[in-house]
Amino acid sequence: MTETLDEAGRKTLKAAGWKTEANRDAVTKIFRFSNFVDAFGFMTRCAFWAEKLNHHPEWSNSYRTVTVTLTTHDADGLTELDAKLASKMDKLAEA
Ligand SMILES: C[C@H](O)[C@H](O)[C@H]1CNC2=NC(N)=NC(=O)C2=N1
Repeated sequence: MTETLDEAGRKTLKAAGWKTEANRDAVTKIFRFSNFVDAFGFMTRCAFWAEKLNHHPEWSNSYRTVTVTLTTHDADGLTELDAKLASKMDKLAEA
């Protein structure tokens, strides 16, 4: 997976479920799990990877739903780090 341009010429990610935000260079995906423990387990596993990559999500959790927004604050937009973390999160959500 890599960064690509959408129809409007804005950076986005070519990966299932990640949608470009309307008003900023960021992508959001909503992950739904079977229950709260699975959702929180996913967040816990992601947290270790975020720390390892030194790249951190903006996210929220409500019961079994985790909403994740990725952007690179230092670059004020999407970078390869967002693509990397998105790919990792997609894999962790399946595990
Ligand atoms: C100092 C440290 O490297 C930076 O603040 C890192 C930490 N995690 C980060 N995470 C994200 N999403 N964007 C950043 O720009 C960022 N910067």
